[in-house]
Amino acid sequence: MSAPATAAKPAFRLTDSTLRDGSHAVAHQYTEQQAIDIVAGLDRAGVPVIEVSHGDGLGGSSFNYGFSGTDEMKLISRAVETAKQAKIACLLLPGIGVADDLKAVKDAGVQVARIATHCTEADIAEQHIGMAKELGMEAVGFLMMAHMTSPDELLRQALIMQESGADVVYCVDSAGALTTKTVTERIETLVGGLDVPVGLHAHENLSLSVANSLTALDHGALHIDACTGGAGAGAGNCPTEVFVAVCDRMGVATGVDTMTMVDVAEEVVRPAMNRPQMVDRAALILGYAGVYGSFMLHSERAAKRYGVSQAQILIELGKRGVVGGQEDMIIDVALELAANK
Ligand SMILES: CC[C@H](O)CC(=O)C(=O)O
Ligand SMILES: [Mn+2]
Repeated sequence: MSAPATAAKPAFRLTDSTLRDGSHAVAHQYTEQQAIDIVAGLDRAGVPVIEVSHGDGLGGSSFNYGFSGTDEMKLISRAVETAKQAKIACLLLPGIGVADDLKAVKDAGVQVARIATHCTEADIAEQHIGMAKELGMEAVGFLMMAHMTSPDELLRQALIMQESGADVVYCVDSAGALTTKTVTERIETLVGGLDVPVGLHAHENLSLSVANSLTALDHGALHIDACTGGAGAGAGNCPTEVFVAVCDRMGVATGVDTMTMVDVAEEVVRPAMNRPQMVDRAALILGYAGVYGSFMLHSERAAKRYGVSQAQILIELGKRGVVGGQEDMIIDVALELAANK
């Protein structure tokens, strides 16, 4: 009898971000009990890394990004207490989160610091990656909106993160705009040019998150992000339970028990979601126009408030090349569209 998929050495390391990226889907309103239940389920399934923070990273709870329902430090503490085998990770965008946030989460038991910047701004992560290493944490560089730059430029930025001490560097498809071809070009270039392992963080806006993640593995990625139930910004992320099921079928060892993951998605995560994750009009346009996934709920609110089309707002934001941190532009564009009606 062949060994169960979970017994073989995993071909990659899975990071489940339901309690961070998935937080966008619930407007950052997770409760402590939900954090406990989700971590308990993922930990039982064998997920090795679980990310917990405000959707926009540490310190994200604000007027600009949306206030958290529960202080993220409480969610993080519950996660650390609950996990028996999984490491707990946090995301930090320099400027939204600050050095003291990193120290606080380290003291709370977080082992992995994921430091995120726009794909052409890796230099602003140098200090935080260095600090994570000084604190004895694993440091992961996270290059967001990776569709907006060329593979060679992405490598140049990734090298800055590697030189700063990053243990892993991710290509992050924040807009769900990458295809199997453009993932291949980026992952091949990163794997060929870096000494550290490479990861992919995929979104589902073009219904390609599972295919793109498999493509990344085929081209040498060793880290994959996913969210249970496909939770996450925009159309959501690569669904953890689907990805591990597909990997099982393809003979790719994940270290995660597929049926436990399927149960956690159905019985724990989906009931916590406010609405189903799907590739609806707004989500598809995000991917098609290359707009930051976390702009989805903000643009929905602006469209309602100013009586304009959400699709038009997103298309205009895509044309202007707006990036994370420019959430105020959503209102500007909505106001302009309303004035020109
Ligand atoms: C920090 C916001 C953002 O959600 C990070 C991320 O997951 C992405 O860029 O896809
Ligand atoms: Mn994301």
